Amino acid sequence: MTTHAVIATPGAQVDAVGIGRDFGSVRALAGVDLTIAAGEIVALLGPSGSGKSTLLRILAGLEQPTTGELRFDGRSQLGVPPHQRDVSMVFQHYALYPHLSAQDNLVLALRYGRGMSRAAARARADETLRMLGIAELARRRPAQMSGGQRQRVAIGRALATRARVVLLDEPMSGLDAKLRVELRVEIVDLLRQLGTTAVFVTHDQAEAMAVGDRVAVMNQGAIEQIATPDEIYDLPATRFVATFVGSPPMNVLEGTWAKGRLNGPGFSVAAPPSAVAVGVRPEHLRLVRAGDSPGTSRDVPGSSAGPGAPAVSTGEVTGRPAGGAGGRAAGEAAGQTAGGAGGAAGAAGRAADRAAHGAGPDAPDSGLSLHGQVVVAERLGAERTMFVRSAAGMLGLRVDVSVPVVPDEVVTVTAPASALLCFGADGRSLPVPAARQPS
Ligand SMILES: Nc1ncnc2c1ncn2[C@@H]1O[C@H](COP(=O)(O)OP(=O)(O)OP(=O)(O)O)[C@@H](O)[C@H]1O
Repeated sequence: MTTHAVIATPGAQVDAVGIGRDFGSVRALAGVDLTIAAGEIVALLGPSGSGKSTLLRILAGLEQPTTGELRFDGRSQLGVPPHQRDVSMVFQHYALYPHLSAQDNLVLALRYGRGMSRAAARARADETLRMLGIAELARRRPAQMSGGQRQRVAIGRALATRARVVLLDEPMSGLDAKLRVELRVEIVDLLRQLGTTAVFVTHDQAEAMAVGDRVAVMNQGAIEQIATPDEIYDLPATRFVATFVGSPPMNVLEGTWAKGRLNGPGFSVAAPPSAVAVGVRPEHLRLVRAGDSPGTSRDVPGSSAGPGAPAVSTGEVTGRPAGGAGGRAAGEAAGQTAGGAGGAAGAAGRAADRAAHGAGPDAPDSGLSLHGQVVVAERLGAERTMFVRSAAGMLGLRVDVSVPVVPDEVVTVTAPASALLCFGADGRSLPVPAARQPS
């Protein structure tokens, strides 16, 4: 994309108040409140069927709400047909006229949507195609373009009209991963230059977090949380948000609260009353091997056995739980058959026994500590995602690629109290200390 000075059109403030929509017995939206500031980009993120498209279509005027009010800059939009709302829309499947060139697709929208003269519409169309770096496509018809080029033209058509609200419904879902990243950077850059208010629907969390000034996470027709990407990630309001956003998702361990602690299989952490589960992000978990000095999993390289070293480093933890009731219990908890490489029951059995029945070594600050067994690690760029099976469930960790991965190794996984987030029975997060701010 080339940078050109463009005339910004201030976006409209959008107020959706108590928007509900029923389709027969299906409640697609259950009282959505959403205020979007002028010029703000909000990403609507949620699983299939959560109501994202229905909300977007109501903003566009393509769908009427069953209940609620919708205002643009304070003016009610209920009953206002789509073409009289100051909105433009980008669909997943381009919706370009196949018999018209890129330029004429834009010209048509400007002439009939905006009542511009042919000359003015041409000038605006050419300016927009230049902004999107596709001036050379002006004379081509959609069939003569790649998918990415077609979608650029469709975005150009939506932006050319300088509508004060732009609605994008999964605009990049038909494109390959590399192109999606390129195009989303360009779209955000253009929307910011133009000052347009934008609502961007996606079920791709990375896209939502990259594009949105704020992200609205939807679930079952309601917005569970609307906040900046940092807040959504660091301080999720609900267990649903915590586990929907993040890859791998936040680890959530169930327990029973008593006397200031949440106790679960193999762990015990300090927790506020009414906690029923504790969550921790994969990057906050530390991997500790016997003989390691505790450090974050990213710090661990070099502190323990290197690649190719035997599974046993030092101390009492060996590779595979072996023999004895404890070893079997942990082996079963880990989906493994007890017995095998380690041979004697002894120390490995004791470590495995703790994994199955007791808390791990005391964490210095009442944080999390539990034993588990390495299952697998997946390479992801500069890091690996490692999965460790514990009595409390499968744990996902982010580790540096230089951390040796030894399948079946019994390890300890810890996290400081400051990295833990507790959830109540209603799925809501319980208050965290004021000192904990989003990164
Ligand atoms: N025209 C319709 N008639 C009946 N039910 C509908 C209609 N449109 C949507 N729904 C239902 O409303 C709910 C919300 O659908 P919606 O398309 O808004 O979800 P979504 O979050 O956009 O999903 P997706 O990501 O799959 O597009 C779903 O249960 C859907 O089946």
